[in-house]
Amino acid sequence: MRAEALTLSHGGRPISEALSLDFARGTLTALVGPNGAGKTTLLRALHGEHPPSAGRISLDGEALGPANRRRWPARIGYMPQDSRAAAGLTVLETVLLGRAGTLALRLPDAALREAAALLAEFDLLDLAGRGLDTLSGGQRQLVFFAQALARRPEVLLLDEPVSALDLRHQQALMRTLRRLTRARNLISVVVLHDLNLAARHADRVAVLAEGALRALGPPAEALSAPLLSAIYGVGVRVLRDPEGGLLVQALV
Ligand SMILES: Nc1ncnc2c1ncn2[C@@H]1O[C@H](COP(=O)(O)OP(=O)(O)OP(=O)(O)O)[C@@H](O)[C@H]1O
Repeated sequence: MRAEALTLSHGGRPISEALSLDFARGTLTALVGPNGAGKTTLLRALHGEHPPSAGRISLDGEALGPANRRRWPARIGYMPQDSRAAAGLTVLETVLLGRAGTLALRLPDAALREAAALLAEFDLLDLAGRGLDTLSGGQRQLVFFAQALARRPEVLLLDEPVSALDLRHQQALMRTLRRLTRARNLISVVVLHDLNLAARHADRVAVLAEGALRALGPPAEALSAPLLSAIYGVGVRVLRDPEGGLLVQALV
């Protein structure tokens, strides 16, 4: 997936200009940067719901445009920041689901088995019969991650998918994401505020600030203390942990 010379705007005001970056298959890219940097806007543009005011987005050489905007999201598993709005269903599907109890929905056994395996992986099997609105924020976030995977997408665009998760589930989600990115050769882009999670799990980190790409590369290259201090406006120290990974600390 490729973004070339994108201008992204809100209400006619550009928030990103000349933004170019590539996302390769089998690669997990963490998109990091301060609040308001433009991460969500970029993800929504890649998903096809926020048309750029200039530039080009393409997947396997096919450019996103008016002709394919409606079918574009079919190849993508998208998880927005606000999981209350993340049902990923069309209006028609939502209405039809009102009859789910009486419709005798025909699902292939394999699809049910796959959904059950995803639920089991995230400790959700016991909750399968519960209403979504009765779940905790973190449980709901895991359900929507499972939903994004159940679509069997080629591209995963995840906007802060771990923001409501405890330590164990954060690691579980990121490990699963990394494993499936490799096993299914996915293009995975995940917005994270936790730079240590990005350092630990991502193949590459893209650092966005004020709409501009400030660094792109392996965590040890992209997450440099001077850059992070400059864009976040706090002192930052980057250390090597005993296993050779990175440890990013804000200085108080
Ligand atoms: N619907 C909108 N109308 C006008 N401005 C918007 C809109 N959505 C976002 N913006 C502005 O665009 C800029 C980028 O916002 P965006 O949500 O992409 O940032 P972000 O990096 O995802 O931030 P956060 O980490 O806080 O989620 C911000 O200045 C924001 O105020």
